[in-house]
Amino acid sequence: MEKIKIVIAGPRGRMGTEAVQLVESTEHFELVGVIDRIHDGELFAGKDNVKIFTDPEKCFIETNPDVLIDLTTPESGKIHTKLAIEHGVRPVVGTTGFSEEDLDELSQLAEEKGIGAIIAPNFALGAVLMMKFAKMAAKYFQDVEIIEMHHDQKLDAPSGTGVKTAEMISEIRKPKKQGHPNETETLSGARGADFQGIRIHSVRLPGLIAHQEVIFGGDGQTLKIRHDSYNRTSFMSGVKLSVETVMKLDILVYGLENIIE
Ligand SMILES: NC(=O)c1ccc[n+]([C@@H]2O[C@H](COP(=O)([O-])OP(=O)(O)OC[C@H]3O[C@@H](n4cnc5c(N)ncnc54)[C@H](O)[C@@H]3O)[C@@H](O)[C@H]2O)c1
Ligand SMILES: O=C(O)C1=N[C@H](C(=O)O)CCC1
Repeated sequence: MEKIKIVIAGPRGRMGTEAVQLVESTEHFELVGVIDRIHDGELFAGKDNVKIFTDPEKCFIETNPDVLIDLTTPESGKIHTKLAIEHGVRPVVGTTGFSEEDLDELSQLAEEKGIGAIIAPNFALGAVLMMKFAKMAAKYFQDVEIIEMHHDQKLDAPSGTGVKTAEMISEIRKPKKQGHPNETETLSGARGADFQGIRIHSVRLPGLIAHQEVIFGGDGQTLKIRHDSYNRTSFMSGVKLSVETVMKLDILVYGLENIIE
């Protein structure tokens, strides 16, 4: 089997470090370069044949990869993804914080170029199931709030998973303003972010990794659907599946729920 040639952007980050290990331990994956903010031109972690590039375009031209795995920041992630598609490199993007407009623009670009791309706010299989189960429950419960909890180094709020969950629920749930019609916030932000009437509450604390609870309320009952990632290895089977799947795609897919059975 021919190896899938991979470039990783953000290889020294919390997720990037895990992704480097995944690529190196997978027989049919090959790390051909990394995109970092520093150490341009040096060898990455002393590895033969794996050069560090601070310029993503130069990296794509020199290393000719099949796939880019991006695990950086919202701002850099968007630039890298766009450049990858333009250079015929299939992006697998875990970076969160993309707006609806960003996703539309990238999706259109991928379609124009006929290039596969995957943007997944959460690579953990359990989190994908949590979102799917929440969408199922939304048929029976109209009232729902999302509490997403992450480590305190996270840049974006609400989390990509929180927003994706609200989007999936909204595909089923009829629009509704929840709570008392006359409710007011005596402290701004008390009721959380509002996604089509669904409230998303963001908790940021040291000690946490990535956790989410979706709470549905009905007559005399609540239903809680919860997922916890206790380490970042939990995301790697989803990264592996995405790299394998993106090779067979010619459009952009947003969310792992669209590629698992
Ligand atoms: N989809 C998922 O399952 C999942 C899981 C965890 C984290 N994330 C997302 O992944 C992203 C990274 O998370 P993290 O915890 O690893 O963050 P991190 O801060 O530990 O790592 C980010 C890395 O990106 C590097 N970076 C920033 N700008 C860059 C640029 N222009 N070029 C090259 N490198 C650049 C930084 O130097 C850093 O090493 C975040 O957006 C986070 O929300 C997604
Ligand atoms: O650590 C993070 O940052 C994570 N972000 C994702 C999100 O925004 O949904 C989920 C996994 C961890």
